[in-house]
Amino acid sequence: MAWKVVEDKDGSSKIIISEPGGSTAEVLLHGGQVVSWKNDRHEELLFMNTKSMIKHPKTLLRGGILICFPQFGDFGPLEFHGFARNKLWVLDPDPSPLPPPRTNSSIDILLKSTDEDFKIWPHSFELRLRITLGPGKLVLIPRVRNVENKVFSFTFGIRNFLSVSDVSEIRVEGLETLDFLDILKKKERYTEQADAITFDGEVDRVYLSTPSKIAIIDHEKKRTLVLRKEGLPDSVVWNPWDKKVKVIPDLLDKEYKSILCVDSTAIESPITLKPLEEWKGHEELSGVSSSYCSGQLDPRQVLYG
Ligand SMILES: O=P(O)(O)OC[C@H]1O[C@@H](O)[C@H](O)[C@@H](O)[C@@H]1O
Repeated sequence: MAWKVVEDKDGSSKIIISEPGGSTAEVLLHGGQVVSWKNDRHEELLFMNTKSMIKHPKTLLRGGILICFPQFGDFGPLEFHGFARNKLWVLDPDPSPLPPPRTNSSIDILLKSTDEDFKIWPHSFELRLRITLGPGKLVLIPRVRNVENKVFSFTFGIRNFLSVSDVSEIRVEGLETLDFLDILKKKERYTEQADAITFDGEVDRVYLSTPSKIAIIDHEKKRTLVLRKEGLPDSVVWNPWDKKVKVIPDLLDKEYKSILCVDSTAIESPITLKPLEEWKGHEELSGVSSSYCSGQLDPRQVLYG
């Protein structure tokens, strides 16, 4: 198997996944959080805050990939982004069959509701996450099963902290002409007018009914990240910029430049599950090394080709 469990000095468990092409990923059972994804050239593709690594090894790792369940953001009465990101997950001893088949570089992790969770959100669930590392790509398949005898609904998000050279140089393509809720303006609804999303200030938006493919083009890194998704119709785009970053604990003032969150979410229409029903989402991130600067890569080819 191309993964191993490593015990950190503080007692937390980390799973290191590798694949024959040379890329690696690291997953913490605390929070079910992907904390690193490196390509075959050992370049980190996810942002992770340096402060938490150096100063407070046990506190919030702001970065990587987070699972927001049973609520995304403040779209509901629960704690911000839900409680799953603060819970201890386990390796799933008996993952139910799921196409595509597991590879040697797949892990399945599981979070089951506890009595403590029940006091906060009175529903019984099983939240599964398959993480598969492939050559140049990382695939996440979340599943939620209703294991009680009444219907429940939830919102969901895969928050991707992407590592970018400088957010003000990034173009996000695939969201143009779509409607979005602007979190910074009391969630008012607007229509995107720009032909690509670029950044010159704080952005916090929920783009609605987005396409299955979004490209994040980083000229300086000569890299395009392509996000493909299914079952997660909305896309959140977030960057705190220079003022908001100052009030976020664990982030250095300058770190906002290296962060771009483009998340796969289900927010506008919550997911509803009948007893014993299961919902499944799918996200694939792939890094395309590009010579876009010299015009050899047409971003439209990445998106539509
Ligand atoms: O700091 P957190 O809880 O990880 O969230 C980060 C940000 O996530 C965004 O989605 C929110 O709209 C912001 O308000 C928030 O600051």
